[in-house]
Amino acid sequence: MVKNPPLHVCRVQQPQASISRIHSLVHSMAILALFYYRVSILFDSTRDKPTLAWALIFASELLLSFIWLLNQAQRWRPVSRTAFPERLPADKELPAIDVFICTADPKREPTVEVMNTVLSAMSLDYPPEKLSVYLSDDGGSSLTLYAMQEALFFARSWLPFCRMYGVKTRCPKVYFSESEDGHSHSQSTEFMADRETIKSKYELFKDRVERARENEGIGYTSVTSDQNPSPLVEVIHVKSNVAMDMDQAEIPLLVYVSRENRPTHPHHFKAGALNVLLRVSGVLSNSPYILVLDCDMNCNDPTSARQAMCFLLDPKISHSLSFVQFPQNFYNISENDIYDCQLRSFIKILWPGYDGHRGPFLSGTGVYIKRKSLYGSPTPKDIDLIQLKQCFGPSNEFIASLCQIHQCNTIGNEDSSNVLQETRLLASCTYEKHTQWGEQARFILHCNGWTSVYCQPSRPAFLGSTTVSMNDIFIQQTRWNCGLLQVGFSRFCPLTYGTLRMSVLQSMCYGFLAFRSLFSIPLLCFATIPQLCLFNGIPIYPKVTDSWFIVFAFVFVSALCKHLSEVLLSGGSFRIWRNEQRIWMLRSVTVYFFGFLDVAMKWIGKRGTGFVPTSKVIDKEHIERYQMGKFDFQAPTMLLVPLIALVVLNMETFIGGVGRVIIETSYDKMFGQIFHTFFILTISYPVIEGMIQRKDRGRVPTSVTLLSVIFSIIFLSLGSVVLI
Ligand SMILES: O=c1ccn([C@@H]2O[C@H](COP(=O)(O)OP(=O)(O)O[C@H]3O[C@H](CO)[C@@H](O)[C@H](O)[C@H]3O)[C@@H](O)[C@H]2O)c(=O)[nH]1
Ligand SMILES: [Mn+2]
Repeated sequence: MVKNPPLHVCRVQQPQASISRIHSLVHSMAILALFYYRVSILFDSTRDKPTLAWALIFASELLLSFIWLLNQAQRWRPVSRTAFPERLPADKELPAIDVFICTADPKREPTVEVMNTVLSAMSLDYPPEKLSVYLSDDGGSSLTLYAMQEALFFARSWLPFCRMYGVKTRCPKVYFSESEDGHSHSQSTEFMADRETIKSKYELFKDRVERARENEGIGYTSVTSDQNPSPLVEVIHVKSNVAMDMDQAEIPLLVYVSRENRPTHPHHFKAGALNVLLRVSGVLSNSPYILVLDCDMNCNDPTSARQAMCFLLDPKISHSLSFVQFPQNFYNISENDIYDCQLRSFIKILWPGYDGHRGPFLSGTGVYIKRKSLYGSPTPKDIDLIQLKQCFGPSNEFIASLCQIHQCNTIGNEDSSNVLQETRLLASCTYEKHTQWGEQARFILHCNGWTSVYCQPSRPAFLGSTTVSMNDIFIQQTRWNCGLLQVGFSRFCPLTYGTLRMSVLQSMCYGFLAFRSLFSIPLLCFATIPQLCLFNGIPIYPKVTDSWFIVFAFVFVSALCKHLSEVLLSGGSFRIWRNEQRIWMLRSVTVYFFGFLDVAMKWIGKRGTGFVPTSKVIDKEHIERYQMGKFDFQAPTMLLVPLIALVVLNMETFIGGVGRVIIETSYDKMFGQIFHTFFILTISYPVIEGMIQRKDRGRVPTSVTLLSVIFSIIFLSLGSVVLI
């Protein structure tokens, strides 16, 4: 018997793994030496030192080292994978896929863009009768519903066109904005004529939706009334089993879902929307695999489904494989990506790193999930109907769908009214009451024995737009960090709940993610305490002539060099390294800190965590500044003041400190702190420039600068009194 060639290969990334291991070892020895120095001085009563400042700096070093340690796990065994879709079985043997797309707000998420995502998913290179596309609309907007009908109309031309010419870019907006598709047909006159026809159809589709938006009547009215906010599930297109009408058979099932949303019921934002889609699709198509997409993430490579199947169908790993995660790539990243919007470390380091320990975490978009894994462990125990209902709620239809998970239902016309009736129950806001829906954290799949893989093909499988304005980045990343830290402090803490159920290295990976916001505490200390001490002439680092100074210098240089080597090895440049250093520092004292505050506020019951979707509306001014690599300080005063005040504090203490060193000639004692403050000021140069030099609208507002100066002076005076 001829052995089938493998559907995919996996290899450990060398030399990254070796460099990381050696570095971890050497760096940890230097850290231990540093601790020894701190402890010996702290408990040496003959040494004159500001005990509070020393203790705070030492605590910060301990916390920073702890997060560093967690961080090493994801660098231990990075892997990369390649899939061979051409080796998959014939189309008729492929399993069905449900695509879930979420949208929430037609004002922040332009409907035409959302439809582009829908169209790109409908035209995936996969048997259309095995594809079902669901759109969840938390905005409940009649515009979205109308646009879906228009999108279906356009899809009837778009899909055959893509298939006929093997179009690679199946998101119409992107396709028509590119000059060529790199296809041999691109020269033929027939192709050019067809392309023009389709282009005008796309323009027509866009115009219709735009006009509907401008027309108040159909614009933002709700699909449900205030008196009757019941859910709406509308099957826009039914795929027919019998290919009587060719046109019908070639378009996937298309469903619009607007779940019930009452202010009195928690609706769990996107997670709640996905749960509703899971149930509704369960009784409609019940495909064994699910692709989850954000409305701003279009399918850039139509073969992604087939690539995912190379893993999901591989008998060697499929038993426990829960999902295949693709990276989140964005098309609107500028060359000098000042805010690190491309999330380089996530895409190039974290995900491959997690993949080396039984799999990456779920990002929430661009992921193919095995439906069964969302319903229990890979080796489920027998449970009876009553238990099933306690877990999954009262719907008999849905429970039945669980039982036949490997078999696909199709909705026929005769029973569609009953099934649709059931979908409304499943999309109601009370359905989850007294059930286990929405109770678990996202790494629970791995705790239950499931694994995942990370697939990063050279052509990005999904491409999205990301936010490139400082204000939106503040909102978005505060939300991320708050959510992650909440898991860290919940009963699902990866370091406790996780270590009992996963490997130590895997729990460390998740621990890093959950506790990353805690970077804010040591970094806030490092941004203030050495500076206060410098200003008051108190040393907290060894003298530059002392041999212990080498330990501190080594830890600093070794951390920077490791980061630089990672950036360069992953194809980055020196500039990316500098940007990432800067943004890490700025993030630590802003979004990580706000995320931490959000969790603290939630604890004391002051506010619930919300999910404000980022704005996907193109704002020319913000984009221009981002493209030019100029920081954009058009953000709320509340968010800017802490950052600006810290930079001002560093400027004040640097000037004061250097003045003192010159007068007292205490150069060797204070060198460490002078360098420390100087480094911060160099890294924060764009902030200083925004305060002092810039005149454009993106500069730091004068009111913010003034307020920051006042705060920094108060802090400097109080701090000097308390610490010294
Ligand atoms: O109540 C809500 C709020 C949001 N969304 C949808 O959630 C998606 C993500 O929202 P977006 O504003 O684009 O957030 P991002 O910060 O860009 O999303 C990232 O961060 C989210 C977690 O904060 C993840 O869920 C996403 O997958 C990930 O791309 C969008 O499709 C929204 O329409 C809902 O469906 N309901
Ligand atoms: Mn997004």
